[in-house]
Amino acid sequence: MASPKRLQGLIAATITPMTPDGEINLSVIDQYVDYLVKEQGVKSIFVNGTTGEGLSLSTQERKQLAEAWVTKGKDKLDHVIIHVGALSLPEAKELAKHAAAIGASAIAGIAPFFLKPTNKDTLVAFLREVASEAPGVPFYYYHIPSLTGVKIRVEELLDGIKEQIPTFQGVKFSDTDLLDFAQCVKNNKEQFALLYGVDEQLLSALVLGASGAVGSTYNYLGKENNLMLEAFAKQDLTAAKQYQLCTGEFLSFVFKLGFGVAQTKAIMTSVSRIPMGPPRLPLLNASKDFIEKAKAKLDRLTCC
Ligand SMILES: CC(=O)N[C@@H]([C@@H](O)[C@H](O)[C@H](O)CO)[C@@H](O)CC(=O)C(=O)O
Repeated sequence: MASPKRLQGLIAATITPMTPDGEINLSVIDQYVDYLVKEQGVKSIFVNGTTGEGLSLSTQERKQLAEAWVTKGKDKLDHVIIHVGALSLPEAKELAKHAAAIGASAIAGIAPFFLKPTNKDTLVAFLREVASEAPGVPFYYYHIPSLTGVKIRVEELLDGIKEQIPTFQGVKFSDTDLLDFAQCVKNNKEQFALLYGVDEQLLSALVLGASGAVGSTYNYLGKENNLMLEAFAKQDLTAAKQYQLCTGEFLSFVFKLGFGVAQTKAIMTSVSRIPMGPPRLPLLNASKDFIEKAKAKLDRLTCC
């Protein structure tokens, strides 16, 4: 495997645009890429993850989306990471093979979460099978225990993983356990990209040594978060903290109203004016009241 360019900075967890009747809508992806790059300054994406309702899509839809993002992102995006995790090993392997064939920059996988791995060894065995379908493509573990229920500590998982999975390049760490995250950094910073996935706590993760971040809010708060990253790089912690508190003020507001993937879709539609469409069942559309209040709050937000 050629030495891959280390992942860093902001990575937007993309939304899956859908038509009003719930089909995936590939026709707006070109516009979406331009929006991220030009309006948000975000040049890397994570496709078919949680925000992208990846586990609610068919394998065929996931492949079509992966292809559209890779094709439309060519020469515009730095990294297109395709999430290939699935409950069924053959399905995850098929998606990994497909991502490699279409030229994805990297792939990522969650732990299977219905019949779950109960220890590190079975989790690594599952991930190894998936990664081996894409032997030339960097592989990332997607740790999101709040949704998978798989709570195997990442610190433990990373110990010796490169011998088991030669393409292993890092972790997308979507959890608030900063002790586990800190140990991952302490033991692996030189070797792996450690990408933090709880947007409202990114500054804390940067202080601990995060390489970058993957999240839903970088779709529409990319500018503000990029400014936070710049301030942090210049060691201006006062400014960095202001940006974190400012984006946090918005998130705290929407959390109280009820926030999730459906609400992210609605916010992105109203901010970017790209129609993201409805979420897929079991998720329901954000309410009109939520959309109005979230939009008004965003309009009043003055982070920059
Ligand atoms: C549970 C969840 O959806 N977490 C988001 C965060 O970006 C999250 O939306 C944000 O921190 C607000 O809570 C990401 O970690 C998920 C993500 O990156 C993905 O869509 O794959």
